[in-house]
Amino acid sequence: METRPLTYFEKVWNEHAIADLGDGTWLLQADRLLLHDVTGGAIMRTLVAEGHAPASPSQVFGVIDHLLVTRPQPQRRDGWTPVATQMISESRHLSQQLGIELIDVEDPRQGITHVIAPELGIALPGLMIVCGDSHTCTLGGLGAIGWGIGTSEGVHVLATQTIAETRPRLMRANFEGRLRPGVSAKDMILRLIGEIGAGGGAGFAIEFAGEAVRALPVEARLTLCNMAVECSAKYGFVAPDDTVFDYLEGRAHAPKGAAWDMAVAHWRSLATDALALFDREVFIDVTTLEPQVTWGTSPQHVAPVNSSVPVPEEAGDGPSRANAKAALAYQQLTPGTALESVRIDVAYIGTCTNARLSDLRLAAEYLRGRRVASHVTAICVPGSAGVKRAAEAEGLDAVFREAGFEWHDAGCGMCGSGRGRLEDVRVISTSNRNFENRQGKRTRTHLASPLTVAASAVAGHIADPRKEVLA
Ligand SMILES: CC(C)[C@H](C(=O)O)[C@@H](O)C(=O)O
Ligand code: SF4
Repeated sequence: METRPLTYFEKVWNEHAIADLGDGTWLLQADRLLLHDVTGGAIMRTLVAEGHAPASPSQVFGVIDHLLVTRPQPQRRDGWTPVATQMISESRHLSQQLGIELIDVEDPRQGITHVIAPELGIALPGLMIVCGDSHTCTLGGLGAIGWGIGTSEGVHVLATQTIAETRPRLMRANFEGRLRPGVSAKDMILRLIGEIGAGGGAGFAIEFAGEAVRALPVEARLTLCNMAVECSAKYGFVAPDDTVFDYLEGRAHAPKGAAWDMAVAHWRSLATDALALFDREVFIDVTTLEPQVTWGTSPQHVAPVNSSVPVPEEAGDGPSRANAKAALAYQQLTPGTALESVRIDVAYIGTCTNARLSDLRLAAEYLRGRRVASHVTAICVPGSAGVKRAAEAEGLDAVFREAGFEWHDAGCGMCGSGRGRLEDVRVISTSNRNFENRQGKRTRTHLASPLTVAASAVAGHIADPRKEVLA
């Protein structure tokens, strides 16, 4: 037993450590393996081809999310590409053969893996959860340690329910102060990435901490952790507290009765000790934080919405200058242009970053009684069937539709790897990636919060949501 003060991550790591494999690598217990339609099939297929069987199928869940058409019926049912049809039927067939529960298209629990794992209590504090998907770090919002794995690692996990992992260094990102109205978790994480850079988290597990993080509801913490991987950190998390316990109690897969009370007591004991040391600490004062929007082709190309497209000649060293120039050329933007004057073609609300009920509520609150600009295609894709039902029960679908938004079924949609890609348009999007061609050929993506996307949809150009709301 280590007796020095420990961080949350170290405590969870130690509880899962089975064997020291040397060179900083450990064999760890994996509590959950999530298999989605893009990478899950190959994992199951390889397992079968290698003659193995799942070690613990009840700890494995299959999900269909990426390959779905999110446009409502009949496209939802008939619009699959032959490749999607083949991959989805392989997932169905193999998960049945291996005794793995599959949350399929028509299942009322269906949705994006990282949205439904918290909703169903499949993700819980202190668990190690792996999936062939880089945004598994989202689950850190509940205090789970989640990360993305490759196919051969997935086969190893499926066959043994263990994984070999190199112990990362530890960073604490402290967000101090209180957020101002119109500013949200998405702005916090974009700001952090702007500060430390898209590679700044490489080799680290990031603990998000500080007054502003403690004040965030669970869904906002999921947004924060979702983008840890966008600064190259494999893992990002918030140590769980009453906010998380209240959210999880009673969820389908959460422990019940006496087991729940024991679990909560244990989860509390995992909190980072007061004197624990981190390899790096970053401090961000949120009291002056503005809504953020990306201008370039990396999440680090970010600026306050009420500022201007930067002038590359004024940007740091040679490589970042060249990189900014190339980004501006791709994005068809002129240095010095006010971001708020940049005209958009598409406004997109969806993805595992920002398609939970609270995100939709924020956007709908802005859209009530307003209309999307006539040249803008506006799309809202709820993150899960559960989110969609809850939104409809509150009449949010009517608010979106009356404002001129398309109202879709749940799935990854037009995030990137999903179906229904866009082409040659400028998109303001609540997603997490703005690489070249990410949302389709020649798409020029600007990442922002749901509120900023709603305001921009109405204005027809990138817009500061606070102008109207606070006027
Ligand atoms: C398909 C999957 C491997 C991929 C990821 O890992 O992130 C996808 O979800 C994405 O966002 O591009
Ligand atoms: S919504 Fe986008 S980022 Fe999230 S898992 Fe799906 S494709 Fe990946």
